[in-house]
Amino acid sequence: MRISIAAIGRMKTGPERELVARYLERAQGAGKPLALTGFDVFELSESRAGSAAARKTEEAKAIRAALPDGLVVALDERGKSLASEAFANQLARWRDDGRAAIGFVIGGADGIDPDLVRAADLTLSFSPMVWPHQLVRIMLAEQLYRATTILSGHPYHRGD
Ligand SMILES: C[S@@+](CC[C@H](N)C(=O)[O-])C[C@H]1O[C@@H](n2cnc3c(N)ncnc32)[C@H](O)[C@@H]1O
Repeated sequence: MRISIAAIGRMKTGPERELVARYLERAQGAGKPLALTGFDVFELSESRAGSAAARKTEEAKAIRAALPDGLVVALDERGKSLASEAFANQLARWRDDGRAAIGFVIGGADGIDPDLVRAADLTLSFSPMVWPHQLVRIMLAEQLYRATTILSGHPYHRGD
């Protein structure tokens, strides 16, 4: 099962970008024997349309075009909160159901188009607080890596 992240907004070269790359590289290594592959990032430009609604519509179009056909997980503070083990188990269930791909969507400054959020297979929250998209990308990359270590029994995750 191929895992991708579609993110609106650029992440400058520097420590944040390096951290995402490092976690995703580790996830790739640990994910391979688990049939979890890909871990690509599609970085999409913020729309310059005149209204927030128009920007989100345009960004949603770019997100749909970038992601491979498959499940969509929208990152949104109003979404469902999952423990790391539950997140890892959800990924494993989708893989075992024969799903080919999952696309994780991180919005830009305006958030994600509501139609895309409604249509998503899961809306995932990292707390009710709003985080900058760069931090959300880092946290998601880390949780994807952590999920691969939970599923493979690697000591990185020391749960109860
Ligand atoms: C700066 S936030 C946008 C906030 C926007 N004003 C809104 O109402 O959604 C940028 C993106 O980061 C992600 N994000 C921010 N906080 C989050 C959280 N607590 N949980 C999950 N994703 C979050 C969402 O994908 C959001 O679209």
